Amino acid sequence: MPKERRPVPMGLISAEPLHTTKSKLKFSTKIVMPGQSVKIADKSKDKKAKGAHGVDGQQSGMVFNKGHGQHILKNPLVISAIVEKSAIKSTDIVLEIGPGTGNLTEKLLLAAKKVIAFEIDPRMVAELNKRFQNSPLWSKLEIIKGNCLDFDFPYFDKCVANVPYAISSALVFKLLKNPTFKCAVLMFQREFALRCCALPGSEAYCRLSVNTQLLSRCSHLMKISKNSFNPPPKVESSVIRLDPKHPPPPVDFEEWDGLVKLIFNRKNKKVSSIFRTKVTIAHLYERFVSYQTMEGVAPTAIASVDVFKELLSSVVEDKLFAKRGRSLDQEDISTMLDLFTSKGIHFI
Ligand SMILES: C[S@@+](CC[C@H](N)C(=O)[O-])C[C@H]1O[C@@H](n2cnc3c(N)ncnc32)[C@H](O)[C@@H]1O
Repeated sequence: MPKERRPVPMGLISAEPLHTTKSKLKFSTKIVMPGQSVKIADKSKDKKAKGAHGVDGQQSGMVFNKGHGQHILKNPLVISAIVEKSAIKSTDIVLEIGPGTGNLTEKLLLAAKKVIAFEIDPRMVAELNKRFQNSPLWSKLEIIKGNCLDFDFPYFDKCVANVPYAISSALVFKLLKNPTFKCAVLMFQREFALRCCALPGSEAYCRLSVNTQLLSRCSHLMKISKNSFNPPPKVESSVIRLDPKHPPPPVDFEEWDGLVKLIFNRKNKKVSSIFRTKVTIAHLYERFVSYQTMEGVAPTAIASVDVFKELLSSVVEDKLFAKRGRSLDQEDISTMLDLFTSKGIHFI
């Protein structure tokens, strides 16, 4: 069995894959002391390992599909930390998006009652079958083939996933708009993660922050380095936790988002000035007319655009609208929305 000695930087925790038998793939995890080197067993040429699915896809020679955001988590310490932070109970049903070759899935299966995993790539589904079908964990795993965004999610308690970054936003809102679950612990591109959790007044605070925090409590759990993945992504990553609000806030999300979009397109401007621009007035007047029509108001009785402008001005003269979008908190936005809707002004 060929072995190699590699020097490891002082104080680092080595997390190299140790490929064992056909379906059991393990990692060696050792604290390396200053000046020490670590032995890394390389069984890639071992006959027994031939044909085995690699924990990071290397053994099977799989070419990763960048379009599917395939960056396999290869660092067992990160995987353990994600599972630990998820505080999974033995009675929990876990939803995993994009199990890939199953490194995180395996730990989730050990902790949970059941794992329901959506995987878009049939090659990954084949890897998962190979990895788990002869294992006692198999009975706890349900793999759903396809794009997770095309399905209604089944009941689950927790969602834990190293998310394909291209679907980050769509996934967050798909989850939070149907908040029957307890929490989600999700790996995202660092920038996206920080925007979800950003507070009013901070640089990263934006429409995504406002909307995520309307529907959940959001906390940044840990930063993950590029080297924890194979292949390493170009961007940094972070794990965050979302605890959906129970019960959900009593707002029409689409109306809320329409207002937030208008404000945060120009978050450094005073909110009142946004509602004085021609384009915003024209857009809101069009919405106003269609609502009035739907409510059965005769066309001749619908307010003219000039009357509508006065109505709009009467709302935005409230001192709340002297603030800039970047500093508005949830309560401010909620009050603004109430003021608008009480006057029949809508955003969708
Ligand atoms: C970042 S990798 C994570 C793999 C694995 N969970 C891990 O941590 O090693 C993302 C995985 O999601 C899958 N995927 C990408 N888009 C998807 C979608 N829309 N629905 C379901 N799975 C998807 C990819 O094929 C890939 O296996």
